[in-house]
Amino acid sequence: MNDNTLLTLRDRISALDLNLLSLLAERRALALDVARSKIASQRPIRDMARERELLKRLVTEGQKRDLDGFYVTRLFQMIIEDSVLTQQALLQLDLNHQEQRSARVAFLGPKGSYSHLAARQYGARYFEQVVECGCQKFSDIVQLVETGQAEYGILPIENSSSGSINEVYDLLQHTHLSLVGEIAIPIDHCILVSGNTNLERIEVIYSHPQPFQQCSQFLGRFPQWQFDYCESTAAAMEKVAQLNRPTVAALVSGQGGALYGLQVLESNLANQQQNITRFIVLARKPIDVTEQVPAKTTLIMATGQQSGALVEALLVLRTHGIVMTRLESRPIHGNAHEEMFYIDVQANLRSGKMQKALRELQAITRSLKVLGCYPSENVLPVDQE
Ligand SMILES: C=C(O[C@@H]1C=C(C(=O)O)C=C[C@H]1O)C(=O)O
Repeated sequence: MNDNTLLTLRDRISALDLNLLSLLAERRALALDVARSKIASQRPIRDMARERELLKRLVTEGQKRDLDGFYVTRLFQMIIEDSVLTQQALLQLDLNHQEQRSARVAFLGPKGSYSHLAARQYGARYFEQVVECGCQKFSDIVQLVETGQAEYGILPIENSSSGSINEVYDLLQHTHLSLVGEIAIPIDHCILVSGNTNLERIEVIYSHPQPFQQCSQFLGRFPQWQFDYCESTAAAMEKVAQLNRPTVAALVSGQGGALYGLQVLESNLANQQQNITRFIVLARKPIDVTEQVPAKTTLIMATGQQSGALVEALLVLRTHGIVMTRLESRPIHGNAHEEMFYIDVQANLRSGKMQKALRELQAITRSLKVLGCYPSENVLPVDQE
């Protein structure tokens, strides 16, 4: 194949990709119209039966066109997830009478950090314009929102492979801010380079200790590589972009690297395939969550020291059929013998069962605070039969 043929074929692919994008945008606009009709009809946002039927038909149609069923399913699950979350956001904005089109969002780190990606994802879903406020410490994020210099603060709370982020839990104990959202970001560590090179030519890899640790199996295949530890993955990207040499690379997020003009050489390098970080969104005022979307409520409570106090509290949840999705404990500052418990439940704060449970918990705990109720962003795909 000569170069001209290749260029022509690539032009056709590029044009076709633009058409795909237009179709995706058109589909999203239709989903928003569906959401508007659901505001009027009060129907739940998700309709599993419709999704199942839709996917089944697409798999069959895909097979007629020689497209593998697994590929078609994965692709459309992603499209449906976006559709559901976009609809959820519209209902939430409508319910909370949020007319504001732009917001200031505070997050940790310079551009390209995973927190930055989370902030962008949240901002894009809810606002037309986002003013990004990169901070140096978690406590600065909380402070910016508390003092009204930002409307929202994004904080990582847990990672599927390395666990809870204690510093963030501790900050939640002392703030009056409310939890108004959550975002799950898949962490995809990649080898990024500044130009034309290959794995054999690389001599030095820049990254933060966490990605080095999470990708140890892949890195073990290249004993000649020298590791250079940076204070953040964003700093690693900056370094590689600055050096601009074929012998250096960064082990960081592919998406973030695009902001530094870096290219992906290898992707999906973590030892553990599912590597997800969950972020929480903080704001000055709590929000109301429509019953048309799945909601989560986060509580923070201190129980007395008598034996079985925590069990008793959890039994209250069970009595009311409330599912707990997370339980975390942290020491209470200045009180060596007691613990503060953080509980995530799958329930809307306005529901009767949650209100009853809260009243009962109030009576048996030493302190109880609702950190917030927010739409759950965990859109589990429908099971395929
Ligand atoms: C668009 C709708 O809302 C949701 C999203 C769907 C989609 O994107 O295809 C399908 C069903 C619902 O879970 C709908 O109800 O039709």
